[in-house]
Amino acid sequence: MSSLDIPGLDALKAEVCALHAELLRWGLVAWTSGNVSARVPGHELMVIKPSGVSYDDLTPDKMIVADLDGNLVEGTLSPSSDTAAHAYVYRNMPEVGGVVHTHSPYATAWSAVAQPIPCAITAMGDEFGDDIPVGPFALIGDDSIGQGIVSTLKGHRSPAVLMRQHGVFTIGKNAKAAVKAAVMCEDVARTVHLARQLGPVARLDQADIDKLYDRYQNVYGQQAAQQPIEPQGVEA
Ligand SMILES: O=C(CO)[C@@H](O)[C@H](O)COP(=O)(O)O
Repeated sequence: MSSLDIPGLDALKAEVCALHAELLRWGLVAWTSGNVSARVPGHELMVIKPSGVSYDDLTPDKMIVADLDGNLVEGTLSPSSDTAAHAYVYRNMPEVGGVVHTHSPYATAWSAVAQPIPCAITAMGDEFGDDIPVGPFALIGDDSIGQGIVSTLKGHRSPAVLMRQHGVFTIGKNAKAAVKAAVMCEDVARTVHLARQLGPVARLDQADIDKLYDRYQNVYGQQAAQQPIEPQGVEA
């Protein structure tokens, strides 16, 4: 149980912990790669997993609380290698409540060749509303990755970025939405890759992408439970 007097923090740790199992369930991670974090609503804090701990051994009490400069606030284990990157995203994109990182194989293959995934199928228009962009190469450990995520995704509809020669980072209104974006990113990365083996792949018309995105974000499913993040303006 958390020693911080923050209502809902224990539940958020349990949620972030449980979402790591989703990365395994959907085949997005190998061994201990990948991580999920969530902003602590109303506080300059985030919850993220510890570094390099087997997913089978993750428990809510092992989750780390860090501030939005990436400093450890609560937890006995070393924080995720990507803590500073996630923190940078929360600092610079106030609309974001969850961040996910994976090395899911098809999407990471696109990142390895630094090619955006063209918006060629309706599922991409729905979830991403555009091509899935490539972000810059950045070394792991400080907030360089975060800077690359923010500079690529700020003002972009896509909640996913392919960080060059590294892997996928996704954002969402909350951690579950960011996990969903990571699942969908891998799905479309595989489908568009397979399509390219069969022949040339054409991007959908922008007008159709706009209609698909609008319908999926505003009409599809149970709208009370589905709240997309609105792209915010690019920093001057
Ligand atoms: O991308 C990398 C390392 O290449 C890391 O993101 C790991 O994949 C996960 O690190 P931890 O969250 O376990 O520190």
